[in-house]
Amino acid sequence: MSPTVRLIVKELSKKRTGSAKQFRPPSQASSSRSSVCSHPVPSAPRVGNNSNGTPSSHSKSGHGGSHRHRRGEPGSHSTKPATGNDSDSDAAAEADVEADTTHDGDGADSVSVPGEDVTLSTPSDVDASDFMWYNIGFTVESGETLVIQGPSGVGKTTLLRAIAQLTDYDHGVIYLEPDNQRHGNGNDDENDQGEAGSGTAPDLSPQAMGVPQWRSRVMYVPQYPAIFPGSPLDFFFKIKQFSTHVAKPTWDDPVEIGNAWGLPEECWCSEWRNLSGGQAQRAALAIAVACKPDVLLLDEPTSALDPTSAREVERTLRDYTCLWVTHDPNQAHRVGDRIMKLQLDAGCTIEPNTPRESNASLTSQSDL
Ligand SMILES: Nc1ncnc2c1ncn2[C@@H]1O[C@H](COP(=O)(O)OP(=O)(O)OP(=O)(O)O)[C@@H](O)[C@H]1O
Repeated sequence: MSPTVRLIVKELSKKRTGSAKQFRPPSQASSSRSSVCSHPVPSAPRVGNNSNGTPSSHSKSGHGGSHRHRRGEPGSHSTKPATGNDSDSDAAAEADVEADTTHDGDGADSVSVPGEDVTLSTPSDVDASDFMWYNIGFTVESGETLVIQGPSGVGKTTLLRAIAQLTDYDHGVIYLEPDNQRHGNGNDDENDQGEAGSGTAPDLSPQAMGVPQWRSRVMYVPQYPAIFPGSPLDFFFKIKQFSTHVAKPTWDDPVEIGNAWGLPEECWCSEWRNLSGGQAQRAALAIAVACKPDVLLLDEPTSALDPTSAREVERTLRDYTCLWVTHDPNQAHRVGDRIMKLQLDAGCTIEPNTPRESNASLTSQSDL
């Protein structure tokens, strides 16, 4: 893990679609704002929509304009319980290239808060109920764990998937430092990672598909590992063959990592579908950790584990740079350096956590 790596998210917005749109809470929009970080909620009146359904561009920060954007992803990802024909099938070894989308960038006036890395957005003429999250900005520093919390359906998983380049977003920029390549929507051509078909042979590299190079240094672990053919060990070997990963000099041993978490060794050669939820979850996490990622995107990584196993996993993961979704407030305070709370009105707050617990207390049985 690079000591200087930072995951940077700027002005990220995602519109709700169809029936997923939720109610607009009444007036408490700004009353619960953290003094450390505030993310004012965009409010009515609604902005007029373009013919393609995206809000009209009115940004003063220069992110307007149409941007053709493609993305694909080699890696592990899933957000829902897997099924045999789940199009969201995660941890797939093949690239998952999503449909092309056209976006009109949109954004409110925004400034960086001195001493903070959170974007402070001036409310603009946008209807918050149109958005899952709006103009979110934050930086995850090396070795830090930023916990993401919020009510069910607020968009936590979707945010992780957006950062993992697995789902569409309407505006924003995401990148990893150090890295000279950025990636985002509603931005300019500097984000383009390559042009398929520019030579005589089509360029099918992830970068040509719109996947930023940094993505190979970020591992996304879904809450429910998808069911794939073969065993976890098969999957690990397949990941190692990915073109984006072959340059990695070393790998850790996922079996050894799993051992530390009480995962029986025979699980590694069992079919995924024959593993229990907790076994599959630990196998997926162990594979992600074995890839020596710069950043881990974790969606309720211990939700299927017993408390003892969960603490062992927490103890390992605390050494990594993580974005960590959890509903468990106790876990949030155990593992998080800061806690980001997404709100149903498309806003968010980020609060510092009290110092994380020591490794010793993470394994304490007292509050299991
Ligand atoms: N594939 C999809 N198609 C359409 N809407 C979706 C899809 N997946 C999620 N949604 C909707 O997007 C919204 C956010 O879902 P998401 O899974 O990100 O929420 P969450 O905060 O992670 O919820 P939970 O805590 O219950 O896991 C929800 O309203 C959900 O219904």
